[in-house]
Amino acid sequence: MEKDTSFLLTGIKFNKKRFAGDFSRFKKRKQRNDDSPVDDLSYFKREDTEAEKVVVSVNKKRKRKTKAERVEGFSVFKGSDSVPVVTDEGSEQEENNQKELNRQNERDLRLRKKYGIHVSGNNVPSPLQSFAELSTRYGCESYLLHNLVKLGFKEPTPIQRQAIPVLLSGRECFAKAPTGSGKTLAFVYPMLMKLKQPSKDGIRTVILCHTRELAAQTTRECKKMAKGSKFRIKLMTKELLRNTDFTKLPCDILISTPRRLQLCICKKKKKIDLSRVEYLVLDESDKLFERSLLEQTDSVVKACSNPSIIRSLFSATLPGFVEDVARTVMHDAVRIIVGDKNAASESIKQKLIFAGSEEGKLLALRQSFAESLNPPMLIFVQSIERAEELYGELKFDSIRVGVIHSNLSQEQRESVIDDFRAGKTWVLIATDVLGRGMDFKGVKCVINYDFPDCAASYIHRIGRSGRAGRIGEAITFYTEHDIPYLRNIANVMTASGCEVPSWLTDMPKKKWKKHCPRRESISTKPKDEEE
Ligand SMILES: Nc1ncnc2c1ncn2[C@@H]1O[C@H](COP(=O)(O)OP(=O)(O)OP(=O)(O)O)[C@@H](O)[C@H]1O
Repeated sequence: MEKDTSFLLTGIKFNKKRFAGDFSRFKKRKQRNDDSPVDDLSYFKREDTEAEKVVVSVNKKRKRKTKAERVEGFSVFKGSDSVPVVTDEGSEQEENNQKELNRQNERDLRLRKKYGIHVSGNNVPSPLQSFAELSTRYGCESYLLHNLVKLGFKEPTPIQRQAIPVLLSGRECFAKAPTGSGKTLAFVYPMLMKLKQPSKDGIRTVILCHTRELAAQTTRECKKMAKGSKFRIKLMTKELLRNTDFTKLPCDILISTPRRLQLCICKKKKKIDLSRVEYLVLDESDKLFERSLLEQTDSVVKACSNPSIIRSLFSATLPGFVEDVARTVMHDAVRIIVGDKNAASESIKQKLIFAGSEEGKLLALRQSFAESLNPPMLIFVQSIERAEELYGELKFDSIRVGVIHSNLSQEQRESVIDDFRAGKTWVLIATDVLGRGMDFKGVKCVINYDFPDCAASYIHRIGRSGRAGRIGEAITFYTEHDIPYLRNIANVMTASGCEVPSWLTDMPKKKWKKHCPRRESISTKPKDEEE
């Protein structure tokens, strides 16, 4: 982790230059907000202006409030210098307004406390008490509410309670909430509400996901939530990239990996125009800002050059460098943290098992299958080679097993996922390609056959179980190689409310480098036969 952080600290410098365009856009936006009249025709300008009016009137009401009353005291956010003006009218009406505002603030605080929501920023909108408020407070269309009912969602999850009002009020945000806690709906739903009607005005929304599998899943979820509308929701597939004249593509919501979208931006012939994008979501944002995806993500962010764009960052892990990027780039953003910052989902029972050696791991795995195989189950390994090796070992056992990694073709990857979702395979061996974002509803158990390479990877991998409040189980094998890093996992376990033996928490702290040791191959063949 530390290594990543230091890299991305230099990345912050990098971003300042790279996002120079954004800075200038913000400047432009600020100027426009100051200078332009209220009657700007664009939808978002009108929204902004309404929001500003509300803020001004609220600020007037907040007579004796000072900067110190900003929620949780973050002073890093730009464009929020709305220190309330002290007026001396002192009318009864003003006092009543003030009382009502105080009551509202108390209600907000209570609700946030109840659901473990922590916010930073100025004038953070009240969290939702229920989905019904989407209609009473925001005039949500009935078909959207109906879709929630059809999906069986009765109550908003904590991240939905806070992120939806923030995005509906036209604010940018960066948010961290546990795995499986409904972040997808938290960003898709307000988008659908704000887009209101389908339009032929080019691409209006972009959602970036780090893998094709997650992009495909998000597209499906989006379509479910938008059922009954005529929104055009497109997944950037190879075919779309190859065969589409983007100047003629009506598209309300485009979902893509950064790589595919960057390819499209770079090919001038494709003429993709992202300058009208009104919403940009970076899902699994810390992954998108990692070295391997940073350049591609960056070019998408730049291409989305609409000065009124609303950007949001979501993940179950929010390292400092991502917060730094967010603060540098975003305008008057709200920071939302649900639960403990370094915790995994609390509904997962976490276990560490000392397997001694590589051979010991295979024995332990087979033994656990023999005792109680609780499918569907995911098994994570650290490399493609090891995924194939483990598959080679297990495919002749009497369990239905599949394997997925980035060396498979897209068709093969899709078919493996489909088989797992359909229950045709019970156990899926995967590299970290499947470690984040994927929502396999029934996964009861995740096994970290190979110790994860960082704490974030641990949190995301085990978060494939225990989703949407269900109980899950996570078993992590470790060998001598992994012992120096155990303490980091123990910290996550403690933060998630798991009992951890004291010898683990007493271990010395070890700076976490990307931990990917050379391991003996996975095989039950005697060593001399392998040669
Ligand atoms: N309000 C709700 N009530 C019940 N279930 C919900 C609600 N919102 C979303 N869900 C369900 O919760 C599951 C997890 O949602 P989602 O995939 O959005 O989680 P996430 O927070 O993005 O997880 P991750 O960090 O792993 O990507 C999904 O199956 C989704 O349908």
